[in-house]
Amino acid sequence: MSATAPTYDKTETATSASTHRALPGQKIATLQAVAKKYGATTALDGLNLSLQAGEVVALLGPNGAGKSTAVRLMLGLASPTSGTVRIFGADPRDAASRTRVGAMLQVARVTDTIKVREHIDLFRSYYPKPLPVAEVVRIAQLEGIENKFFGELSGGQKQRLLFALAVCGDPDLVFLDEPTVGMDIEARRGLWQQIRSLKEQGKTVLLTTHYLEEADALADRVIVINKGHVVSEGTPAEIKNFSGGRKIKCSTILTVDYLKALSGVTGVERSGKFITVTATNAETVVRIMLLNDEALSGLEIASPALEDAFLELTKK
Ligand SMILES: Nc1ncnc2c1ncn2[C@@H]1O[C@H](COP(=O)(O)OP(=O)(O)OP(=O)(O)O)[C@@H](O)[C@H]1O
Repeated sequence: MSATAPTYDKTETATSASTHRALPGQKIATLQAVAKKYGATTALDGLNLSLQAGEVVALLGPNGAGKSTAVRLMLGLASPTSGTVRIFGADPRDAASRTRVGAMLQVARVTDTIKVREHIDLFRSYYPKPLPVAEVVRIAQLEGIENKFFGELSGGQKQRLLFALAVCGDPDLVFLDEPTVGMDIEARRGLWQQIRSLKEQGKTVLLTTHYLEEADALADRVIVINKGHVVSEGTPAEIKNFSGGRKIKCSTILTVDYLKALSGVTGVERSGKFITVTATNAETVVRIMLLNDEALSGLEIASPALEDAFLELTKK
């Protein structure tokens, strides 16, 4: 891709970077044909994606796929080498659009020697209509630790404070980069609830995560990127269809070669006495297996997992 000067088109009229709330479904963030190079490394290579008002989008991809770079561009923390980035119809560095955005980044620069409450006050001061402190503390489950220094917090507590800083300005668009890393299961479920609540309030959330269960539980739409461009996008159910079908696990005398030859079978793996058959027509395949092996036992059939689709989509 040839490198052209980055453009930040300010003429889009769908939404202006004013305080008007975007209508559900309206595009509020777009990356068009975006390339980003760091020296010889191409982090993004013709990336096209958009976020619509009111949706939770999970951006998935293997390590180094370009997820954080895409988020950094949308936050105006870096400029594209070529292509167009717009947030609320404006340059992401535009002051009016920045006050409508909140972010929780993986490598957040937060001072250790400032107290939780002081961090919240500081971040609230950046926004025109911040949430009341008590509400921020409640949402991020920080009750009882408001007077602790950031440096004294556990990993999970630090994550919760970073979430508080992302939402304290009551932003319309929230970027959450690996938000639940280091959280125990209870804290993770608590944060999921808060993400659902953001959506209920009509806000847009872009989530990057390596926990595919998290994407499955929260996202209206999943965008899978690999090597700097989109390889697939759709609802979690649509993405799962790329997995090759449901998994049939059992103990059987039928051979791998026999099973591979059956119509609709997309994969067969043997592990000890168990065999796992992936098939697009699981019922038909199970019927054939039972007819041909009366001693077949330990039968389990699992729905396609997002993880299987993810591995399939990003294996190249
Ligand atoms: N500041 C930088 N300088 C040089 N190379 C960079 C920089 N930031 C990212 N890269 C490179 O760009 C590519 C994409 O990185 P990025 O952090 O966007 O990926 P990611 O999908 O977020 O990965 P991860 O899941 O590991 O966080 C990688 O090859 C990375 O090494």
